[in-house]
Amino acid sequence: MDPIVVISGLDKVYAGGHHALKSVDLEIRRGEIFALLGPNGAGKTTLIGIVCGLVRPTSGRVTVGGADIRRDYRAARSRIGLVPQELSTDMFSTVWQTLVFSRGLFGRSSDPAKVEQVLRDLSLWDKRDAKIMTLSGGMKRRVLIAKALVHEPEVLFLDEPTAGVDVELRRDMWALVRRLREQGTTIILTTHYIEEAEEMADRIGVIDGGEIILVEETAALMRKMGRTEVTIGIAEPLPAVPPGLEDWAIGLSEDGCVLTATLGGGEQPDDAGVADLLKALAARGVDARTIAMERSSLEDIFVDLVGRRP
Ligand SMILES: Nc1ncnc2c1ncn2[C@@H]1O[C@H](COP(=O)(O)OP(=O)(O)OP(=O)(O)O)[C@@H](O)[C@H]1O
Repeated sequence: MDPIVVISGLDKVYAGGHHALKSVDLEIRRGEIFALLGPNGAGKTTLIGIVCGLVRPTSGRVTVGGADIRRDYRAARSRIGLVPQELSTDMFSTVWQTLVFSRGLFGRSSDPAKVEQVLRDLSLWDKRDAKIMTLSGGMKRRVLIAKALVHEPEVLFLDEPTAGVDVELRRDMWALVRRLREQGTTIILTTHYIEEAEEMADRIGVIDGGEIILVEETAALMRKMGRTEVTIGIAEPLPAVPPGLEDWAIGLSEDGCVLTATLGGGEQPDDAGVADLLKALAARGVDARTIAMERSSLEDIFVDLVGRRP
């Protein structure tokens, strides 16, 4: 699939000397949902800021839809919608005025029907004449998203979109993200809620200490790095783990009634591993009564990845 955002050799050293990004190379595919994960201070906001033309890189290059973000800023920026963490809009404007202004800012022709659609999509239609300052926090967040979408960007950046939002807004937001993706919008998000990334993202990138340490399809990442802990309750206590089961690294509880094994870390789905294990036990006359499986989450994988680094 052709990339819509191409980041190459990106470096950022802040005025105080902090090296926030180190030779970052990254391609975002057109139409995907890409989640950028990383611990605090990893460089996520810096990276998004550079791609959106808000932060000047020390060196390297970014193109959006082929347009260079520095040499051809207007063309590149008009393809991007950015939902920042905080609202910096004129508090005295109405919701409607804010959106109309935002659309014009990116050189789009006036289109009241489009503005109405965006407002309706975000359940803001009833609030169109309200001044921003009179809105609740959740409504202000909705305005931020509407503002980012009203010029019909090809790429939408969501920086911590669900931090501190209520359940309803979170649900609406993800429904909207799915709809946008279906319409062909590319979505790049950062989040501290790793389970959301696991559920939503087509691909995951992990950044740590200013370096991209991993980029992988979410499903492949879960398969390759995920583990399944299997706990098997057996009918008759065993004196020891039956021989010939070395491949599974099985543990036996002190009372001989519970076997435990860790599966995964390969290309084979864990379910197949569990079936093979049960067959191997049955062949050795071990009668399994109960089976419990616990899969590692993306969160476990993430903590493991970042924690292993010096
Ligand atoms: N304007 C600035 N001047 C100097 N240093 C900065 C500036 N902005 C960010 N930094 C530093 O650069 C590093 C990366 O910051 P950045 O905000 O990109 O991280 P982040 O991954 O977005 O973190 P968080 O998850 O906490 O938002 C941090 O160590 C931060 O202190």
